[in-house]
Amino acid sequence: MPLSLVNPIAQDCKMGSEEMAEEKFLVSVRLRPINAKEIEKNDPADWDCVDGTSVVFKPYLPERSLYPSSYTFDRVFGCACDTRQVYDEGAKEVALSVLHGINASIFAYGQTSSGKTYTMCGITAHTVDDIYDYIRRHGDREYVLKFSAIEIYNEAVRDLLIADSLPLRLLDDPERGTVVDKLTEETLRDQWHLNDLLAICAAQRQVGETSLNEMSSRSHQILRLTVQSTAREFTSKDSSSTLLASVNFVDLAGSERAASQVSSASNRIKEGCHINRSLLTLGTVIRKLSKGRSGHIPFRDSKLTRILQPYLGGNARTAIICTMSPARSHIEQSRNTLLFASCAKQVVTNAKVNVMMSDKAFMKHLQREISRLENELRHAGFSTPNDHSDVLQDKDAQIKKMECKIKELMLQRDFAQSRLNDLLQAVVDEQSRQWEESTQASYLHARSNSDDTFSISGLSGIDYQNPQIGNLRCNAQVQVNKFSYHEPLDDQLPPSRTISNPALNELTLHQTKEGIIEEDSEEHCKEVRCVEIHALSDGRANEFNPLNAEREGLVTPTEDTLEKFSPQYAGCIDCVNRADENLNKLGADEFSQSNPVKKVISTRESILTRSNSCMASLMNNSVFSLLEDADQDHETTPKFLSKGISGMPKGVGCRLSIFSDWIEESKASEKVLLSNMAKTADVDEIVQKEIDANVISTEVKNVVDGNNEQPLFADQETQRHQLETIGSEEKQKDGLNAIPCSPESPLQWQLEFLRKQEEIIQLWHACHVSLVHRSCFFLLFKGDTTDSFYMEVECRRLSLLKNIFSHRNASGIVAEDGSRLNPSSSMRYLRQERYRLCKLIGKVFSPQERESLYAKWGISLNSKKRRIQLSQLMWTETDIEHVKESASLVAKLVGFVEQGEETMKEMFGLNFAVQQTHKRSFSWMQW
Ligand SMILES: Nc1ncnc2c1ncn2[C@@H]1O[C@H](COP(=O)(O)OP(=O)(O)OP(=O)(O)O)[C@@H](O)[C@H]1O
Repeated sequence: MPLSLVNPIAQDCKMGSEEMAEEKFLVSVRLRPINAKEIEKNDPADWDCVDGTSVVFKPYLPERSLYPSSYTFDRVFGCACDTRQVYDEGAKEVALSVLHGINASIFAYGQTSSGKTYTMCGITAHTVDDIYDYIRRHGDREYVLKFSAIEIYNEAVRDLLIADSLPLRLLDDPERGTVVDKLTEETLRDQWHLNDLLAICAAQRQVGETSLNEMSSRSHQILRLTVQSTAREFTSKDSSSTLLASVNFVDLAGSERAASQVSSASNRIKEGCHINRSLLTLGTVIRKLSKGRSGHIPFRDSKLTRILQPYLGGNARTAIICTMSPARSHIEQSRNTLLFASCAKQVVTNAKVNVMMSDKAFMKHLQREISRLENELRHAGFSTPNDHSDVLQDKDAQIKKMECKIKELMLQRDFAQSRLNDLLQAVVDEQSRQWEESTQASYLHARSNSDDTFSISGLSGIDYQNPQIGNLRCNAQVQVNKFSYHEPLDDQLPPSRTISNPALNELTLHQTKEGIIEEDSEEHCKEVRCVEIHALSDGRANEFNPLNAEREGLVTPTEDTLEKFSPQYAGCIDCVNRADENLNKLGADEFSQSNPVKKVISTRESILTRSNSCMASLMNNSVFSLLEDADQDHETTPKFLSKGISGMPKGVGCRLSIFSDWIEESKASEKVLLSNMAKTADVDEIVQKEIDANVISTEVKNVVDGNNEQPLFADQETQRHQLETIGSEEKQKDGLNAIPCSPESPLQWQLEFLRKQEEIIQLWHACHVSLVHRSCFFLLFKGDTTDSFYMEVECRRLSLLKNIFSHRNASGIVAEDGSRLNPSSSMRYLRQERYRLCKLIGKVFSPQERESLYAKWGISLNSKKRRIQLSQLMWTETDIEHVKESASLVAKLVGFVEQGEETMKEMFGLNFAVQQTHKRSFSWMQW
């Protein structure tokens, strides 16, 4: 009669099977008696078995020892226990499960010479005896026993029933799992037959002499006895009583310590490696199984575990007998064995009674199963509404629970966020405070050193003291968007004045008897970066103190501001807010007519609105001569710039001076540019783009709109005059060109500076700007907070230039000398400049210096035209290191030797500052 399955291990997937309760491995430990060699070596027995379940380490262990002194298992067998007892108590029940259709495995695990083979031989024999005894006693069933045997030697599978077996392959069968291909399976005639086969296996097995065991098993041996039993009564009618199961007797090769301790023979070492590796995998599998079946279990990492996979914690009952020597010399291996046993103790099996069926019986079984499921389904159908409502209620409860949890988590998150914000704010406040302190200190220092009515602080804050209108402090740095001043007590003067300047943002004049502004304007609060009010004139006005102001009811700080800012800063903010309304009341003209500060404003306005001029000067070597010419015009040069300013840092002075030069010169070149642009075909588009991008001045728009009909090559003075006129008209309008450079803190500014610097370098590159200009600019503006404005100006005008250059129909810019600047001409200028620098290399540097320079710049000393090569290399890259090197080299060539920032500033101060003659001399421009 055909049976549905042959492999009992896989039968549960198709056959009816009766599940047993989960159970764990049956783990026992057997101590062998100490052997002759160990006695000879006076190797004491450190282990003992007590109370049948514990094995103890006899020597004293300190309390904090890493190792336990006692291990407990299902059973432990001392030296005096014979194998029968071990079998009876540690293997029999599991082994004989095979008679009831349950797969079983008996493992012997332990170090070499610990008695595995000794134990397994006895257990196998006792099991065979008992099985045949059982068969004999159960004549109501017909038993068919089959036997197969393999060994895994050096990771090769051999058939132990065949002499000189070739290695066998392992196959993955979808139904039966891993099977050994072409493995002999003997159907046993009787017990004697089996005993013969067992003897053959023992004879076939690989053994070798090691230092610990004369007959050491060098392979893992798996003997499999398959028992099929069928109830004799129902054999012809119902095969459901056919049970099929296997029992495996697994005698593992012994784990070994260092090869030297086992054997020095090379084949023993190789065997030992294979043995230890496969045992390691077995240990890993057992360890992972002991933690459950989730996750990857590396059964396939060794042939041993691959073959035994179905029996390791699957559909099989398993007993493991861990053998160990009690000798002290094996303590390490003994502990490892006990550790393995401890893990194995946790592995859960899920054995089933494997019932074989004929096809007919199997069909019947399936039909029964189907009807059972249908019944269940019907039953489920009736109970659906209730079940569903229960489930829904459960789900609702879960959802509510989760919602509560989410709310709680969100609250926690918000709290954490607010804490974080507070901390960040505290950091920012601290930075602002330090910055303001340093600014004020710098300012006061400058003021104390100044004999003049004007002084410029370290951050370019300009204080103006006017006997008529009082004290004015203009923070000339771009960070400051508002100008404010205090008037001394003078009832004849209007209480406060405000000038709204579209380009410069706003200039605020404050006048109260207390020297504090009373109006408030929240709108501009955010714009305020730094406003300081100082009573300088005669001491009648108090130094502004927001706390005083608050006390006197002049400043009403809100809770927010008080929380958010330090009192001093908050006071400033309030003060400025109050100022804003006053500012709007005061006309620019009124102010400009009577107040020299207008010059400052006008200057700044010019800077802000005409910064896109001077482009031509960027493009050729005459950049500084243009500036110099522009400087000759004193009419529009602010006095505070054109006169020597006592106490003013030279670097600052030079910057302002440069700045004023740019302004003046820009008026001319911008006009030319605008006129020129107006004649290009797509000029509307260009200008509109620039206006949209807020980078072109309002004057540009006016020119393009036809509001200015200046000739293309109008002389510089006329242009300047006209631009001034335009500029004054534009003052009342909202400035399109306010340059938003207001670094809120030094840290922010540093980041912004680096970004701007990078942008400018790229633009220089794109516009083929003069190398001298680039070097000068790069070395001068190194990230002071006062640099922000200059960086912005440079950036904007380069952007404009780049846009013009990139426009295919734009005819470029007309330089002062009438030459036209476009991409090709600028490149020509650049070539000429490189040629001049090339000549200077020969003049400025000694041969030795040149050689080291060539080496530094990667120019072969054997190559020709090295100077030309060097001049061609400068400023060809945009990375900052290259730029630094290039700027430094150009500076040296033109005589501007970098000796630290201060020195450089000083030099620039000397060169740029308009002292007596208003004549600058750029030593490095005279080449
Ligand atoms: N419980 C025991 N009582 C008496 N002798 C034992 C006992 N256990 C082992 N022996 C003896 O110790 C020696 C080594 O035993 P065995 O070969 O079974 O060790 P093993 O663990 O299989 O070693 P290997 O892993 O090297 O094959 C044998 O001579 C064996 O007779």
